Amino acid sequence: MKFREYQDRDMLALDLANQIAGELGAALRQGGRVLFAVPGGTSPGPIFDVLSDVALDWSRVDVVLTDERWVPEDDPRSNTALVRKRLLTGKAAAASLLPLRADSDTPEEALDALAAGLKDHLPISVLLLGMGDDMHTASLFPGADRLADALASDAPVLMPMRAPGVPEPRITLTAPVLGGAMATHLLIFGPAKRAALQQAERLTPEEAPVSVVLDQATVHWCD
Ligand SMILES: O=C1O[C@H](COP(=O)(O)O)[C@@H](O)[C@H](O)[C@H]1O
Repeated sequence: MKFREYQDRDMLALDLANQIAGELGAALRQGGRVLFAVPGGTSPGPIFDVLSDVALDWSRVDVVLTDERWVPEDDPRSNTALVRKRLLTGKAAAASLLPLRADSDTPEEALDALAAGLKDHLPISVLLLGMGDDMHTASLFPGADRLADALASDAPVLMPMRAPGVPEPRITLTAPVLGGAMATHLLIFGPAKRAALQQAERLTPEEAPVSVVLDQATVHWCD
């Protein structure tokens, strides 16, 4: 794991967005389409703001969330809504969003169709992940009902997930899909997440799911 500490959140957003843009640009120069996987939650908005204004051939970029909360898109917790508002705007409006949400009561009902729409676009060229204080990443939560299946090397591309204390069902990319990314960045803010990350390095993936990507990741942190 590489660890980068920044003076402030503005510096982090500028620098991380530049690194990601460089990696997307390099992947685009190889021809064809490029898959960019992004987190939801509270952390990535400022990085999206910078990236959305970068000149890239966004028309060849497919964007997918690392995970989604099974809520309608007009719900304030919708990760899809965040990506539409903060990333797929400006120059990046030309990118295509591969959906992780459909209009069904449960993720199980839409799983096969959503996975079919994603499979042909793999592997992920650039992966940006977030992490919770509980060491979850994407929707791989400690104690989640399907965590062991999602961590397995033969896990399907997408899995539904439910976890104690998490208010809604989730759908998530699984460990082999995250592990297959060509470039991986983990974005965390504040002392609690830094301490959690240090703890995760000593724990198993069942205890600390984020640990499955730490070997391959560059961690970006500031207070
Ligand atoms: O629920 C989620 O949480 C994580 C971390 O979010 P943050 O608000 O602590 O930055 C996020 O990476 C994930 O995509 C999201 O669904």
